[in-house]
Amino acid sequence: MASETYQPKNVCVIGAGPSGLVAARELRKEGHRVVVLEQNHEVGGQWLYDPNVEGEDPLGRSPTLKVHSSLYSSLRIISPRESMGFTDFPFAVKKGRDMRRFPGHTELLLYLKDFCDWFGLRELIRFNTRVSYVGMLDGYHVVGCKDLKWVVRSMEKKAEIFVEEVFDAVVVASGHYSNPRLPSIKGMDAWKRKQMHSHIYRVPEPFRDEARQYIVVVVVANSLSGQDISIDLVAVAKAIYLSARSLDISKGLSKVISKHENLHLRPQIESLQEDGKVLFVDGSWITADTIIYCTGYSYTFSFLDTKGIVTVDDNRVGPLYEHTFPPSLAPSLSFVGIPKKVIGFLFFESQAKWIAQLLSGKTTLPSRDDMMQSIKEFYHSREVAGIPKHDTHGIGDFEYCDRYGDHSGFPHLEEWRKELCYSAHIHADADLTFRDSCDDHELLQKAFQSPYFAQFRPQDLDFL
Ligand SMILES: Cc1cc2nc3c(=O)[nH]c(=O)nc-3n(C[C@H](O)[C@H](O)[C@H](O)COP(=O)(O)OP(=O)(O)OC[C@H]3O[C@@H](n4cnc5c(N)ncnc54)[C@H](O)[C@@H]3O)c2cc1C
Repeated sequence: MASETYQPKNVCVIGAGPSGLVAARELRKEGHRVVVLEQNHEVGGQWLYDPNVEGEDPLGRSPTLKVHSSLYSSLRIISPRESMGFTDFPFAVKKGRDMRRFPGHTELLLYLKDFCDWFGLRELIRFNTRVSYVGMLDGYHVVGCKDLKWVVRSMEKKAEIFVEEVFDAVVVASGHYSNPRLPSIKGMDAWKRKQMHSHIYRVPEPFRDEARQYIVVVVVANSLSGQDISIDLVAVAKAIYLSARSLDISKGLSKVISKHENLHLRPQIESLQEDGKVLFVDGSWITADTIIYCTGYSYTFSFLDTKGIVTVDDNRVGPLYEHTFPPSLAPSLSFVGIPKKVIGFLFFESQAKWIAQLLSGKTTLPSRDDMMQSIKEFYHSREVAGIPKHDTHGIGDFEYCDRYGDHSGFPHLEEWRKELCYSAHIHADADLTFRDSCDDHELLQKAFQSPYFAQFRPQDLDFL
C-alpha cells in the first residue's frame, strides 16, 4: 500500500554515465532534490573515451585506477541504435554525425550529451568530483531504515579538502567495467614481458611492426573485446594468438581467422615461462612479446561502507533485491546498472523509475523477509541452472527484463526491439562484419510503425 504523504528527498547519485543520468532525470521528475557527483569532466561514463592511459597500471591491479573508460578506439555498439534509446528520447540519426545503425562510440557519447542537455540535467551534476566515502550517518541504526541518512564524502579535483554532505538517499551508478578481472595462470608473476588488460588497450599503433617480423601477441579470451582487439591487431603485428576456453567458435570468428594468416586460434594457456614462452593446454607453445587479457571486469565499490551489509563475493553484489536494493537498507540505498547482458539503457530507466517512485512513497517494496526470500530463490534457481556465482548479474534474457518491468510499472520490451536485438546477435554469430551488412529492412518497417516511434516527430527521428 503506497503512502499518502509525499516526501521529496535529498538524493545523491554517484556517476553521470547512462545509469546516473537517467536516474537523475527520473528522481527529479518525481520531485526529489538531486545532486550527481561525477569524477570525470563530462557525462557519458564508459562512453567518454579516454585515449590517455599513460601511467595506468597495465594489469589494473593498483587500487587507484585513474582511467574509468575501457573503450578502445575502434569500438562500435553491439546492438542497433533503434533498440537502444530511452523511452522518450530515441537514438536518432543526426545529419553530419555518425549515421550508421551500429555507430562508433563517439556517437553514443553525443547521444548521452544530447539527452543530458535536452532534460537540463547538467545543472544537477558536480563534475571532477570523486566520491571517496558513503556510509550511514552515526546515530542511525539499521532497524527502521525509514529514517536512515547517508554521509557522502567527496573531493573536487582541484580542491584540497573533502566535502561531507548528508543525504536521505544514495543511488550508486558508478559502473562496473573499469576494474580488471584477471585469470590466475601458472607463471604469470614471473613472465617478464608485457602483460596488460584490455582496460588500457586503445589503438593498435604500439603493436605496429613495420616488417611484420617481430611483434607476437597473445589475446586471452574470446570475448567481444578479445575478438575486436585481435582484428585490430592483424593489420600491424606479426602474429596474434587468440586463446579461447573453447575451440568451438562462431562461424563469424572462424571466417575471420581463415582470412588472416597471422591470426591463430589456441586453447587456454597452461603456463607462462620466464623466457617469454607461452604454453597452451594442447601442448603447443609460442614465444610472445605481449599478452592482452580480455577477461572482463569485477564489481567494486571502494567508497561504500555498509558495515558489511552489502558485499561483493566472487563478483556477486549482494544481497540485492532484483539487483537493485539491499533489503535492510532499502529504499535509501540503491544500485542502478548492476545487471549485465540486458538491453542496458531501458533497463536502467526502469530501475530509475522504480527507485524514484519508492523514494516518494508512491509505491512500496515487499517486506524485508520477503525480499530476502526472493533473493535466496533467485540464487537457488541460478545454481540449479548451473550458472556460476560470478555470473549472478548476467541476467540478460528478455523474459527476465519483462518480469523486472512488472515490479517498476515499466512497459514490457516491445517485440520489435527484441527481434532487432536477436537479429544482431544472429548476424554477429555468422559474420563479424555484421554491423555494416545487416539491414533488417522488414524488422525496421515494423519498428517504425510501432507506438514508440509514432510518438516522435519525423524530424526528430530521421531513421529511414
Ligand atoms: C568495451 C566495452 C564495450 C561496451 N559495449 C556496449 C554496447 O555496445 N552496448 C551497450 O549497451 N553497452 C556496452 N557496454 C556497457 C556500458 O558500460 C554500458 O552501456 C553503460 O556505460 C553502463 O552505464 P553506467 O552508467 O551504469 O556505468 P558507466 O558508464 O561506467 O558510468 C559510471 C560513471 O560513474 C562515475 N564514477 C565511478 N566511480 C565514481 C566515484 N567514486 N565518484 C564519482 N564518480 C564516479 C564514472 O566516472 C562514470 O562516469 C560496453 C562496455 C565496455 C567496457
